[in-house]
Amino acid sequence: MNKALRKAVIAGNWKMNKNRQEAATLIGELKEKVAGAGCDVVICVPYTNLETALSNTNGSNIKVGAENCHWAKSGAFTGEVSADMLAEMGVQYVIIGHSERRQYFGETDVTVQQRVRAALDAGLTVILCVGEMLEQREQGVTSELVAMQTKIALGGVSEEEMARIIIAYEPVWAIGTGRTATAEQANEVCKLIRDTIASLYSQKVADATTIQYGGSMNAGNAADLLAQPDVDGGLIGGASLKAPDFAAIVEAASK
Ligand SMILES: O=C(CO)COP(=O)(O)O
Repeated sequence: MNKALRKAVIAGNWKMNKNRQEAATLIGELKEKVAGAGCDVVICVPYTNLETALSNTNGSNIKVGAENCHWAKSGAFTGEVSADMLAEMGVQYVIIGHSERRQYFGETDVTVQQRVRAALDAGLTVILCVGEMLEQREQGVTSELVAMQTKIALGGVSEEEMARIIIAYEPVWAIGTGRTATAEQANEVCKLIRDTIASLYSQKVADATTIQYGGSMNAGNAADLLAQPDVDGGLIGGASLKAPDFAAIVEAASK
């Protein structure tokens, strides 16, 4: 309905992939292919590739993000990286609350909320991930769960700050499995997230918020998913590691 109010955002999540040479090669290929994109293009890369990504995308329309950040500004947190450190480098985006962080690294809704706060304070744009596990979908609790994840993560986020929040609906059962949610399933939950934002803020804020789908999105299914009224973009894992595949999704979002 109000899709025209929002800019589509296609973001790649490289996860723990690509050494520096591979990163430079991929970005080189991608830059040419997405130069005329009619949507925002972001690549979220491992910390070790941030410098390469920032220098190699300089002057292009590709923006750079990290895959996580800590909630503290600095301190005794071995192995962690703060939002301020990312912002100082020139990083503009950060993924927070990815299901792999929740599943394998003990991330909770509370720590997700704290990381969102730190990222916003540092001036970053957040790609906040929410989504249900297969058992939760089978138990019929998807709506309650996703609404709760969204509400807790946005606790303390002001209406003005919502302009720097992107939400990615990523059903855990669709991530890296080749099993994509149907366009209708994706839209249903993206709409639920939008309604949750409307209840927390206003319909105007909800209509202006970009909500992505993520989970086995590829060149073949992107157009169908992105045509849905409440799906404003994609968070892409596997298909973001190959320039032609990622570029094809960017093209689908540009129409
Ligand atoms: O987790 C994802 C993006 O954050 C999705 O990964 P895949 O596209 O590989 O399923």
